[in-house]
Parts: sequence; C-alpha cells; structure tokens
Amino acid sequence: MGKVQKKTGKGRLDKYYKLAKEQGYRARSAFKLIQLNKKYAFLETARCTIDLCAAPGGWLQVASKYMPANSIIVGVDLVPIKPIPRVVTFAADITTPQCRNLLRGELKDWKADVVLHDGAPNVGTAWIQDAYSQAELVLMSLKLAVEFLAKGGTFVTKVFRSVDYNSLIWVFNQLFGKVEATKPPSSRNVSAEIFVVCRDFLAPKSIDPKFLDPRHVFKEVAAADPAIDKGSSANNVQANVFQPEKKRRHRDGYADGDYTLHKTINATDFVKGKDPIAVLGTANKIAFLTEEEREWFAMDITTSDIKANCEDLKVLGKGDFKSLLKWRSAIREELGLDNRTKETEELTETVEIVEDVDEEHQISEELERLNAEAAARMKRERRRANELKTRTIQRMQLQMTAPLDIGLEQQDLALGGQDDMFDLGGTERGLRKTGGIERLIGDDGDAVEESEEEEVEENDGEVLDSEEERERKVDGLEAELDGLYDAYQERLRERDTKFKVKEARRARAEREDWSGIQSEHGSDDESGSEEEGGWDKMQEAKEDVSDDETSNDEDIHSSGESTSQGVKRPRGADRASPSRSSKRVKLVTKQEEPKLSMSSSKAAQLWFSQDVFSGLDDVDADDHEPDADSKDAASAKDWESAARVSEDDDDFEVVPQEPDAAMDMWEAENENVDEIKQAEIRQFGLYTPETVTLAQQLVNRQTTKTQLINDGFNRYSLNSKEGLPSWFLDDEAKFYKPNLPVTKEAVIALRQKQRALDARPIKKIAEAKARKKFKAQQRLEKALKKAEGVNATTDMSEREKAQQIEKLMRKGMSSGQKAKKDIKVVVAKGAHKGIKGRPKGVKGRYAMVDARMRKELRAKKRKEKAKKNRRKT
Ligand SMILES: C[S@@+](CC[C@H](N)C(=O)[O-])C[C@H]1O[C@@H](n2cnc3c(N)ncnc32)[C@H](O)[C@@H]1O
Repeated sequence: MGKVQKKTGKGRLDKYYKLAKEQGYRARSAFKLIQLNKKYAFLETARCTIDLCAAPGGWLQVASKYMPANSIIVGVDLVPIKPIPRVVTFAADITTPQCRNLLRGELKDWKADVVLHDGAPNVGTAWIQDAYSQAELVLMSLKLAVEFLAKGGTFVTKVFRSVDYNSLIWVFNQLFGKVEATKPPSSRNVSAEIFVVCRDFLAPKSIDPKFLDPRHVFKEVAAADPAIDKGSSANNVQANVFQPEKKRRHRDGYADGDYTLHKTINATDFVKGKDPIAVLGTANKIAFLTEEEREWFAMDITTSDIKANCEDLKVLGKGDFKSLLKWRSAIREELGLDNRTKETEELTETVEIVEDVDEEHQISEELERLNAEAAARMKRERRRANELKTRTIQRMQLQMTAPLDIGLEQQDLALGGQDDMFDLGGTERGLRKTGGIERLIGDDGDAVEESEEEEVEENDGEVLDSEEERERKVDGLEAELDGLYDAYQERLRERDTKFKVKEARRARAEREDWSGIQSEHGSDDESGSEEEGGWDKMQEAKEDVSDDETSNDEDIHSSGESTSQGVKRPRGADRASPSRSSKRVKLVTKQEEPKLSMSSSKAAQLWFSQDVFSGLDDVDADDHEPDADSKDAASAKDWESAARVSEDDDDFEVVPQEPDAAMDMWEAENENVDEIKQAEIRQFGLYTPETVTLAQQLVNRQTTKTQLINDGFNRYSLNSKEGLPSWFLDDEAKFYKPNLPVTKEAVIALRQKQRALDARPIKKIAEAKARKKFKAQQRLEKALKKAEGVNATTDMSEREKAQQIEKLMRKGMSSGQKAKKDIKVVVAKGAHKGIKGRPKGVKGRYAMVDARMRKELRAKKRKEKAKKNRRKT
C-alpha cells in the first residue's frame, strides 16, 4: 500500500482517463478539481490562483477554463510544465524560499483568491514515509497559502489519510472559517487521498510560526513514541516487536532520561516482569548478571539459540521472539511462578493410561498404513506417468519436442522414469540385454548382484521379472512411439497447410532425387525390389506422385500417359499403369535390339531431345564403350542405353530379344509418340536446378556418362530401410541425401521459367473474370429490358423518357459495386486535441484517432491474446 501505485493500463483506462483524453486534459486529476469546483464554486469568482505542485498542468487547464478571462494563474512544480495559454509557470521546490521569492516576483502585491495544492512527494518507497512527507508538503503549501491568500480566500489541498491528518485539520481550522474534507468521485477509492477545501481565510495579522512548523504540528503524534517505549501500550509494542519495519521515527529525540541508543535489560526483568513483550520491543540485549540469572544461563533449556537471541534483540524475527517467550515460560515454571507443571504431570499420567494398547492391533494398523502408503505411491506414479504422457503429446502438438526426444523420454520412463540419456545404469541394462554385461563383469557375481539391486531400486515397484518382459515392454513402447509419431504426422497434415506443401515438395524431391543411374533390371529382380533408395524407390515415388498429379491436372497429363520411362525425366512422364512392367520388359528388349536403339528408352529420348542437347551427338566422345560401333552409339541416347546395361545383372550380358506382341501394343498405344514427347518437353523441360546443372555439365563436357554411372554407386544407393521407425526414415529423407551440384546459372534459368509460369492467369482468376463478365452482361440485359418498358409507357414525356433511360443504362453499364466512401482520419493532436464533434475544415466521414489510445488498444489486444494462449496450454 505504501508504494506509489503504478498506473498500469488497467488502472489508467478508467472513465476519467478516457474523458481526460477526449477533452484534452493533461491528467485525469483535472476532474478532481472540476468536481471540487462544482461543489464549492471557488474558481468562477477567482481572479488570481496559485497552483502549487501543478505539473503536468491538469489543474491549471481547469483553472484557465473556469476562471474569468484576464485572471492570473500561476503554476509551480519541481518539473517544468508545458506552456498553457493564460498561465504562468515556473519550476521550483515549494518548500524552499526561492519558490516564495519567485511567486512574490510574479504576483507583486497581488493576493491570490485561490491556492491549490495537489502535491505528492516523489519518493514512493515506504507508506509511512510517504504519508509523513505528504503531510509536511501540505504544511509547506499552507505556509505559502497564508502568505499569498487574500482574506476570504480558498485553499484546496490534498491530504493522505494518516495519523497526521487530524493535526492538519486542526491547523486548518485555526486559519480558515470553513474547513471541509471531501473525496471527489474521480478520486480512486483505493487511493488514500482526501481533499480538504478550506474557505474563508481569516488572514490573521500575525500567525504563530508553530502552526506551520511540522515539528510542532505533528508533535502530538510523535510524542506517542516515548509512551510506547515506556511500555504503556502493550499492543503498540507488540506491533513494534513483530513488525519492526513499521516503527515510527523519533522526531522529538529520545525518551526522558534515556539518552543512549543501546539498551540492556536484566534477564530477571524479562522473566519476572509483567510485560515481556514490551521488554522485547524496547531492549537491545538481555544480560545474565546476577547469581540467579547465571544459573538460568547454565540450564539446559537455555539453549545456544536462546543465548544468541539474548545477545541482540534487534535482529530477531518473529520465530526468535516466540522461542524467547517460551524460554521465559519454562524458566517461570522452574521457579514455580507459573503452576503449569502440575497440569503437565496430570497430562502425562493420562497418557500413560492410554498407552496400554493391544500389540496385535498395533501391528495390523501398521500394516494397513504401509499398504495404504504403497497404494498411494503406485497411484502417484501412475498419475505422474500419465501426466508426462499428456505433456509429451501436447509438446508434440506444439512442435516443441522432436520425436527423438520423446523416444528417449518414453524409454526412460519404461526403465524407471528417472534414468537420463547418459545414465550408466541404462547402458548397463543395454549391455546386459545383449549379453555384454557378462563379458564386462565376467564371473564377478557380486558386481552383478549389486547392479541388479540398483535396478530394482530404480524401477521402484515396477520390477521387471525377466529380460523378455523388459524387451516386450521396450517393444511395446517403441510401437506406441511409432503410433504417436504417425498420429502426430497425421495431425500436422490435417492442420498445417504449409506442412502439406512441404510434404508435396518432399515427395517431388524424392521422386527426382538423384539415386544413381541404375538398370531397370533391378526392378525385375525380386530381391532388388527390397532395396529401397535406388531406382525402384524412385519409380515408386514417381508413380505415387504421378497418381496424385494426374487427379489434379488430368487435362495436362492425359495425353502423356504411359509414354515413357527412364532415368531423370520430366514429371508426369511416367504413369502408373497396369502395363508398366510389361513395358519395362519391352524397353529392355528394345534397347538390346541394335536396330531399335534409337527408340530404346522413351525417357532417354525425352531427356536428350531437349533444346539444350541439340547438335550434341558426341557428348561422351571421351568415353569409348565397347558397343559404340556406330555414330549414334557415342550419342547421349546411347549413353543412356549403356547406363542401363552397365547396371544390369552382374554378368553384364546383353540378351537380344525378338520383338513381341507387347512391343506392338506399345506402339499401338502411342501412335504419335513424337508429338507427345515434344509436348512433355515443352510442358516440363528441365525443371530442377540439379538436372539443369547436370545437363550443362554434360554439354560442357565437364562430366561423362561413365562418371555419372559411377556416381550412381554411392552411400545412398544401397541403404536398407527395413525395420527402421518411420520418424527415423522421415528424418533421413530430410537430411541423408546426396548433395548434387547446382550452378548459379541453372538456378537463374529456372527462376525465370518459374516467373513466366507464375505470370500466367490461374484457373480461379479466369473463372472470376468470366463471372464478372457474365454479371455485367446480365445487368445490361436487364437495363435494356427496363428501358424498353420505359419507352413503351405513354404517360411520360419524351424528355422524361430519355432521362429515365439514360439513368437505367448508366446503372446497367456500371460495375455493380457501390463506390466506397473515403473516411478521413483526423489525428487528435495539435488543434484537434480534445475537441468535441467535427473538427474544423473536415467534410464527409471522419474518424478521430489517437496514437496513445491506439497503442493501448493494441497492448490490450496483445495481452488478451497472450492470456488466451496461456489458457490453452
Ligand atoms: C499529482 S501531481 C500534480 C498533478 C496536477 N495537479 C495536475 O492536475 O496536473 C503531483 C506533483 O507534485 C510535484 N511535487 C512534489 N513535491 C514537490 C515540491 N516539493 N515542490 C514542487 N512540486 C512538487 C510533483 O513533481 C508532481 O508533479
């Protein structure tokens, strides 16, 4: 309470704060003066007013508004006050003679009709201190008031409700005819302030300076202190003892005859005295000087704590005082001063009778208690585990936890809920599981026993009977973890559109990932299908995504269905079709038939028939393959064929095959292969920076086909993913992939292409445009019909008809939307500050804005949002 209340947003945004803002007052306190003036009407008749402690100037504004024109208004404050029309201000401390001189200089011989004082000391630490300073400030302002007030004048001052309040009122009553204390409605109830309106200044010829001297005015209250010291008020002393921070200052020096600061009393006074609390409140030390006192000192009940407490009473807390009082009672009992001993004996006897209890009953009670404790412990653990699980799920939902962390947490839980990642016990268990512990410990049975014991202890009630059980438990947890992860992915997918986009991108990236150039035989090979991450995987991914894309962009891909397959080729070229495997077989056949080498791979054709390869028949001239017996064999197309063969079966044997029915089917399905191929290239071309870069490298002879083939055998190509958890695979997909070369030029070229694509109107825009056009047409037709109707009427003159038709046609031709009216924004500052109604020179719709209010509204919204978020979590 003692602290100066911080004006938080909540407190500030009250009715008067808003009103002050609206009306342009600098402080909400302006309304206090308005309300006081409404009640006592002192401003309207005043011709000179002094406002002491006037910053920022709210009261001055009010005075300037309510006082007659040409009246004098002077404001003083420690801090400078921004200028106010008709008001003179200066910065000074009202408690100093300098302020008095300044006022005198300003007013000359003028007397003030009103002196206002709304001062509050700028300390704001301890309430008592504040209240006293404020009372002193009031007295100082009164001192100035009596000097400058005209007879019959009014002094308005703020006073805090405190012990000094009555003294002040008494002084006011000596100097003024009418003194009234009031609390205007705008003064917050929580505030201890009261306003005292002193009217009808008596203007005595001479005033006893004691009336205006704080040492005399507040003497009566200060004089209470010695009384306390003398132990006259037990309650106050008690307050002194238990609330030392609230002690009043000795404004009038020390108690009579007591001129020392340090006061030592004898233990006898404390023990045998009637008011031990008063003793504790006044003394600094309890001394053991007499024979008897020394005996007490030597007694067991006088513990070292008690002795230390007696040394310095001023540093003791409540607990210490209590123990001193207990000690006093004990000594008094010893001395027979209190007759509690007897009572205690009686009590002890009673206890002895009660102690005759049945032993069996005790044991069963003990057992019950232990059972109850165990049950409670189990329950607690279960609850804790559940809480942990819930929290983990929440954290996953908030993306605060990586699935890896959850795994660890869950596993830890399974192993006792306390082990951490680097717990050696955990390692030991792991080793034990794999039989490694035996190897480590050898035949040292002791060590094993010890660790087992530890394990049992760690598991704390969740004793795992066997290795199998433990494994089962871990497996179960892993399965649960996988389930959780899948659910998490699912939720993400449902909620997060961004995630969907990322997933799509990832799928596409995977489809296009460079996984080496491999033979199609890999897919034919049964065991090969097990090996993911190579060509097969790429094909599968392509199929999956192609499926999706087909459904989205049917019109685009319909013509390209099942046209080609191969290494690194444009999106959509490969379609999932039942005849896929047969086509593969056919492809191999084709490639192996020398005559058909040109059409051996649709994908290769697509790839190399792009502009970038035009005129490049000798891409791999450096590379002399054994089957390169023709000019074409050295071409890129041939390179592709070679690539297939190179990764074929181990024996690297090319088996020529006869053209079969399947081949016919292929041709029958794709009559205009070339056209489709060209369309595909036009549509997709090289569309990842990696492919463009590789193409560039081939063109620039920076790489060769052999090089590419060799690069295909890398650490990423033969990864077995069997049995790996899905979250791990997801992570791998993100980070464990080859880093393919990308050139700056390739990226620029692709960006340009993308920009060109983006510039095309999308379907929705086209639809919206068509809708707009259709509506415009409808409007026009309607207008025409109405115009015809108007034309047909007979009860209108030709001129009227023309006017009406023109109006209708104008409406029909319009966009159908009403033009939005502009709202003029007027900032409530400068000339616009505090005005009511329409600001000058503003026509049409307008809105008054206030930067401060906007900030506060924003802050309010921000806080509400934060609160809501907190509630959610
Ligand atoms: C509550 S504000 C006054 C508000 C003012 N009535 C208004 O409406 O704008 C209290 C003011 O008292 C001033 N004050 C405190 N001690 C002072 C002193 N010794 N001399 C002059 N001004 C003082 C502070 O600087 C502070 O501006």
